[in-house]
Amino acid sequence: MTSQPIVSVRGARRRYGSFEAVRGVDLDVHRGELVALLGTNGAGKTSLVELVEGLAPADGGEVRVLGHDPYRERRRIVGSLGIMLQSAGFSGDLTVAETARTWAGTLTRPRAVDEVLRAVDMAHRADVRVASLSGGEKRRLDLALATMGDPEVLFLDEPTTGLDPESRRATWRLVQGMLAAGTTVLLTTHYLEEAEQLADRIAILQGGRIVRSGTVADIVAAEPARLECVVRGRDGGALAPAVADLPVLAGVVGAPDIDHTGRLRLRTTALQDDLYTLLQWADARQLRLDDLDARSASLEQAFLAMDGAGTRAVDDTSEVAA
Ligand SMILES: Nc1ncnc2c1ncn2[C@@H]1O[C@H](COP(=O)(O)OP(=O)(O)OP(=O)(O)O)[C@@H](O)[C@H]1O
Repeated sequence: MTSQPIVSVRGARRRYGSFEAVRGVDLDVHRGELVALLGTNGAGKTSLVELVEGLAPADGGEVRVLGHDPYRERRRIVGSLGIMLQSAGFSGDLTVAETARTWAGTLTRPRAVDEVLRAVDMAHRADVRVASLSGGEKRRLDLALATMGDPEVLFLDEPTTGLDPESRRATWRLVQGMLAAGTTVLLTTHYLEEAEQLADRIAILQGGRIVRSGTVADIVAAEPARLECVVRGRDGGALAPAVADLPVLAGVVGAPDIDHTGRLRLRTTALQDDLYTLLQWADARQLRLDDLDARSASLEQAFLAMDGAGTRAVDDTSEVAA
């Protein structure tokens, strides 16, 4: 892309006392693009996003949104921004509709309150006090307010945390609609499926630095694919060939694993070639490869391999898959 990025971050730093939470980050988000920031708890996502939102000044480097410093020139761009923070500070005493009308009063060209509440499936809760909403409903109200001004740039900090799978997908559709209309979005999320669904590009933060960025395909390409099957003889009985009996598989990472039931598991950087070799080998020996499962790495596997810290990284992906 050659156009000026809508969000441009160069060498950004942010400190809390002597602790540096953002350590020299470069990041661009172009018009109509969604970039997802991923990272474990404490990686620095919110600290970075707050710089871009203009909620805090950078302690080093340069941050530009729509060509302006979002902290020092906030007034010039604030009308073009939609911000959904991790937790919004609504008054619990107001109803949903009153909250939305109050918010609309702060915007230059707000969309109609009814329309915005319908878009997040909250119209039926218009007369309910905010204090009585569920966590997921509060998230949907946050999203309604963030999108009410038809922002040019939308910042979404963990927008679907606490939402059930159906509401999460409804949120994705809403964001996709805004992207199609040209909105530029910077998203932080712990849900890797969300990043896979929505992001044009992903940036993975670790210890305040971006350690990997690119499309999902770029990121998973660096991780070996997996191949698994059960080796059986012609009569259907499981065979457990010795590893030495297997053909030479050029891309295999580490040693293939075969257990006593004939189940073969391996990881390879050359899935197509190694699968072809294995099928030819089985054919020549009149073997069957049952339960054959060959697949590229998922974003989750790539993320966990990168993080090296196991489950801390993706606390809730199973919930998304439900
Ligand atoms: N106000 C603060 N004062 C001191 N340290 C802070 C402050 N806010 C954040 N930190 C520290 O900065 C680091 C980055 O925090 P940040 O909230 O940006 O991470 P995050 O990636 O958004 O995490 P999460 O996924 O849990 O929201 C953490 O070590 C955190 O403890």
